[in-house]
Amino acid sequence: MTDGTFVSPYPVEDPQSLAELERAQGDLARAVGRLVDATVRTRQERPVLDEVTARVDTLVERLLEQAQEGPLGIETSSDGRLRDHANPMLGMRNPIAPPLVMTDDEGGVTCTFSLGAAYEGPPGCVHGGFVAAVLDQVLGTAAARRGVPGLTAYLNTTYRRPTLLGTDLVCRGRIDRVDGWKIFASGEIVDPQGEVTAEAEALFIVPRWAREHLGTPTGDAGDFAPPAGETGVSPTP
Ligand SMILES: CCCCCCCC/C=C\CCCCCCCC(=O)SCCNC(=O)CCNC(=O)[C@H](O)C(C)(C)COP(=O)(O)OP(=O)(O)OC[C@H]1O[C@@H](n2cnc3c(N)ncnc32)[C@H](O)[C@@H]1OP(=O)(O)O
Repeated sequence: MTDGTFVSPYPVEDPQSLAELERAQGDLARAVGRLVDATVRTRQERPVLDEVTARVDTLVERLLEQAQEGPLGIETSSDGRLRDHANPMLGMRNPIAPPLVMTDDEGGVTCTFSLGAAYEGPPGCVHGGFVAAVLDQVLGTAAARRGVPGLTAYLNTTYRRPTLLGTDLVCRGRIDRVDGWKIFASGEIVDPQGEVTAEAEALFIVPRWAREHLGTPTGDAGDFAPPAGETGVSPTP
């Protein structure tokens, strides 16, 4: 959803100012992302660590002087699309988002990414939970491309070989089958040698509470009849 699959029903008052704010939020997230990486890898001694900790605490206080109470949820972006900026996989405002960059292709969605020291599980390898998180996001995005924003009902992940940190990885996701509000998807992560490191089969379901806003599926191809009096959520043209 972060890449703006859905048009927002709420107009933005001043898109240009919002775009500038988004740029600054993105810059902050990237800087803090480097801080996270440096925090994991630094070999500095105690006095330097103490000094940096004090400085970081001061910066945290500064940011919290004006901050959202609780999580961000979904917001309308400067381009008029709905985005979840806090998403830990591709959220523009989240420093731990790798970030995953998605491109649409004929069969679904392709994402190229690389994960650093902050994502380490077994030595030199991506933590299995993050491997699953990447697959969840990519398969979920492929499912959402049908205009159906589903939640993961299950994600069955098979780890075939270690997924290495610091390598250029590709994750592909595709829809296998649509059955009403249920979207069955599958995908895999492939390493630079072309070997599949992990693969997953998943089911995404449009939750009951969201169905009334989306209308009724009119077939198994992701077509919707909007509910009476509503335009529904518009998928990407
Ligand atoms: C204005 C609209 C806005 C919408 C916004 C939506 C947000 C989407 C956002 C962004 C998309 C981009 C991609 C994101 C990627 C990352 C995704 C995640 O990380 S998701 C977080 C982890 N997942 C959860 O927290 C789910 C927790 N579970 C639930 O909420 C429910 O169990 C849910 C939604 C999965 C289903 O519950 P029910 O009450 O809505 O639907 P019931 O009626 O129970 O089931 C419908 C059908 O599905 C089957 N079903 C349900 N669960 C199943 C399961 N685990 N396995 C197999 N079938 C299952 C049922 O048997 C039923 O089938 P029969 O229609 O009778 O044929």
